Amino acid sequence: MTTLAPDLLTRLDVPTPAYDRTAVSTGIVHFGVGGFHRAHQAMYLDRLMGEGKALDWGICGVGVLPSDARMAGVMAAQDGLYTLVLKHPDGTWEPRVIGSIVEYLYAPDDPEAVVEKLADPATRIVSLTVTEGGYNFNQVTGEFDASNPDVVADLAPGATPRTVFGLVVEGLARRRARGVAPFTVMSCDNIQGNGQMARRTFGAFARLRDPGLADWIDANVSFPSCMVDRITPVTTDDDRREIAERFGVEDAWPVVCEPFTQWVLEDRFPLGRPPYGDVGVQLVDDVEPYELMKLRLLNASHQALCYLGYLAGYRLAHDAAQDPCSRGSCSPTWSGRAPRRSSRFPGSTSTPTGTSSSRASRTRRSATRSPGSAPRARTASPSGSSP
Ligand SMILES: NC(=O)C1=CN([C@@H]2O[C@H](COP(=O)(O)OP(=O)(O)OC[C@H]3O[C@@H](n4cnc5c(N)ncnc54)[C@H](O)[C@@H]3O)[C@@H](O)[C@H]2O)C=CC1
Ligand SMILES: O=P(O)(O)OC[C@H]1O[C@](O)(CO)[C@@H](O)[C@@H]1O
Repeated sequence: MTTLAPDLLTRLDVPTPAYDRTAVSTGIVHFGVGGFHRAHQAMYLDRLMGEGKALDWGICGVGVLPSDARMAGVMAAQDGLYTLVLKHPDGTWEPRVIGSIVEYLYAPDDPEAVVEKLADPATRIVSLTVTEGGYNFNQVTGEFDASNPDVVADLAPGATPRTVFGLVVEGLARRRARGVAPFTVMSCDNIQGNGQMARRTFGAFARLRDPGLADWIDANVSFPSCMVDRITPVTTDDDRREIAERFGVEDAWPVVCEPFTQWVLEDRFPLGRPPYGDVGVQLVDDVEPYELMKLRLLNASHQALCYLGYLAGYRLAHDAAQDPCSRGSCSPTWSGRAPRRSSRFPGSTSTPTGTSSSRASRTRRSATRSPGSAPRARTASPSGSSP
């Protein structure tokens, strides 16, 4: 059994970063290093780095919540390394050690280090997967919730920032004061129009703090939207155990996910971006048609699968998906709604990976992961569907 650590990588019998991680410098600060970021954005960067590209776009992860202390500990112990395992429908597990996260800062311990990292001219993108709740907006009005006690505390004069809003806006304020151009804020959360949402919520916080700063952010900060797709359930102890057994890797926090992955990203990065297109990211002018495609095809199908599967007595999506009857319920959804690949999807030069030609097969795969062992695992309950 080999513990995941830089000096032990050569002993592992799984693919590991072939690039020199000591030569990777930070260009991206990421808030919310959980399962999804590590299965998706960090994986795309790792692929680029494996091709000798984007070595100045390493990731500095930031944890903001007390619950991130555990991730901080794992990141420190494993030097940011972790195992990403793709679970294939035939039972094959495909592991790879990812190396693109080269730093991690735990904000409650050292908020000043986080703010200075944000103010550093080398930081050109600040990305987010802080969950839908992390945007702190009122579900009914859509407005930023200025009454949140943490937000109130961050807005007090001379406050030490503790929220993602306090930290990011202080980082932007220092850049403005120092004449450094602002970074791009790239939300990768599952929210329709996630860029606009980030613009609205960070803008609202900035306006409450300093209207002049808010005007500067409004005029100068780019907030591209994107559509992200890769089902990544919470890592369980069984996953950890099985990864150790199958691959001889002792990893305190590996990530498991489906083989399918897609990222459609609006190409608005004034300070540049990694050459994402080289590893299958679709760079577009307007993400909306892709969001609608996902909502109407993928999410609607999952919903249909859940409702019908539930009525048929299933309680787990992957079980329902094995039933030809409930699985067949997805086909009309797709054939009736799937647009032809056409000018409705401009800029689409790359294709998602891990796909097969058949969408039915996608659902089989996506629904066969994580049999309800963790809170985020899909169940056949008809309640709740996120975009
Ligand atoms: N897991 C999945 O299958 C997919 C997830 N996503 C998006 O990614 C988001 C994160 O998912 P996971 O990484 O799986 O969750 P996770 O629970 O593993 O990680 C979430 C991270 O966000 C941080 N966070 C939560 N609330 C915060 C707040 N108020 N301020 C600052 N940080 C906060 C947490 O501390 C944690 O680091 C989802 O909510 C969704 O928007 C998108 C597609 C697929
Ligand atoms: O937020 P949840 O319920 O974990 O779902 C994660 C996401 O997985 C997807 O189905 C595929 O990425 C999204 O549409 C969904 O929102």
